[in-house]
Amino acid sequence: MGTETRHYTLENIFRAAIAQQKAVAVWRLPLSEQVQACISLQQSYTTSLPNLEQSPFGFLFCPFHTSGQEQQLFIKGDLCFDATSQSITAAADAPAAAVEGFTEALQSIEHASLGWHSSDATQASYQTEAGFKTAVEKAVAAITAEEMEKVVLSRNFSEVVPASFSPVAAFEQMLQTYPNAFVSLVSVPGVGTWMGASPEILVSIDQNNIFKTVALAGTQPLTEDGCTSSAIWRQKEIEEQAMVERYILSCFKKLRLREYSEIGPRTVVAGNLMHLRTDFKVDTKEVDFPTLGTDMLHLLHPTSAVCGLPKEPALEFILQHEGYDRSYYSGYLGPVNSSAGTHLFVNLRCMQLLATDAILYAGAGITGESSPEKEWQETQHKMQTMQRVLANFK
Ligand SMILES: C=C(O[C@H]1C=CC=C(C(=O)O)[C@@H]1O)C(=O)O
Repeated sequence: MGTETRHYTLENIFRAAIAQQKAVAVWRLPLSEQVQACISLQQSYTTSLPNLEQSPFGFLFCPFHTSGQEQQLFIKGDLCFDATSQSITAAADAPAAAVEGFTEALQSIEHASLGWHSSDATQASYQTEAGFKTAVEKAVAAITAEEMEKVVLSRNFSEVVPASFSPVAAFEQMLQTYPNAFVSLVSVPGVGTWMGASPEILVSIDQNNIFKTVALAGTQPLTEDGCTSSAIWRQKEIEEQAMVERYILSCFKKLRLREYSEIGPRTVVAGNLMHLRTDFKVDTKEVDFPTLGTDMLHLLHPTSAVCGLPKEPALEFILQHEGYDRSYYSGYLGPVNSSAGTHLFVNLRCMQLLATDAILYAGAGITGESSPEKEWQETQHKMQTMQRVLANFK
């Protein structure tokens, strides 16, 4: 690894990546101060089913529907930026000429405009309020008819991006507003730009080989005093979250893993909302299971917190009735083999930046007790996470 002694800001790095047509990912883990970014100098970003343990350092960005039209992407960490030291480091196998080209571009970047990569895809489809509510009614009927136990239905919504909007300034504001979220900004040529503040770990393996995942579900607005202890949960939310928990346990069972710790469910805060969360932890060294991260990733995605239970009929229902393309919403993203380990999160509370509009996404878990109006309101509340970010620039 070679280290440049010059100092750069996150804005310099992001501007250079956009000007040089490179893929860039910027992130901050929950409750951490460290902001990191990686830039790929490769020609292609597509990847097959990820093998986390064998992977070089980089950033995974995968869609909800892995056999749909969007590709699974890997932004290889040819260049790694650390915002604290403001330094940039090149990977030993990074193409030397491209590293030089990028470093040169960084010197003259002050005057480049701060845009973002936009998607090559044709016009996005949108879900209407009536369409969403009809889909909820159909889902409740299918659940009552025992075709499935739970399905997560979602929708999207477009807002104009304010003229003064800057993705880097927005990212920096999100760091303050959402300290316990995984905050990210991903921009890939031809694919587009996404940002979000996710409350949900999918798979994480830290430097000590500790595996973690969570069962997150059940939503209510933040209580007036902001205290988790004053939350009161209805049976509907308790059952909805218990289903996610049961699914994770069934994955452990499939892998014949018996030694795990389970804490919860506890009430947690996510921006303007509260959820129920159970934390699962496994010491992969102690149980001698080095591939647990990859194995669980393949079994978990898409989890019953974004798809449903059982997985297959729920996925089928979503593809048939949701009425729009989720794209990378409710897929997963995060750093792989970084200095802090591998940390993949579900792509929730996110938006996609188009040239002049942003598409916001949100979903809600539907069970037999769901009411279309309440589920619609829940998606409205979830969308506020990104609406607040846009509103800062109005
Ligand atoms: C599907 C979303 O949230 C999931 C995560 C937490 C709570 C959820 C719920 O209460 O329905 C969802 O399962 C979303 O934010 O779009």
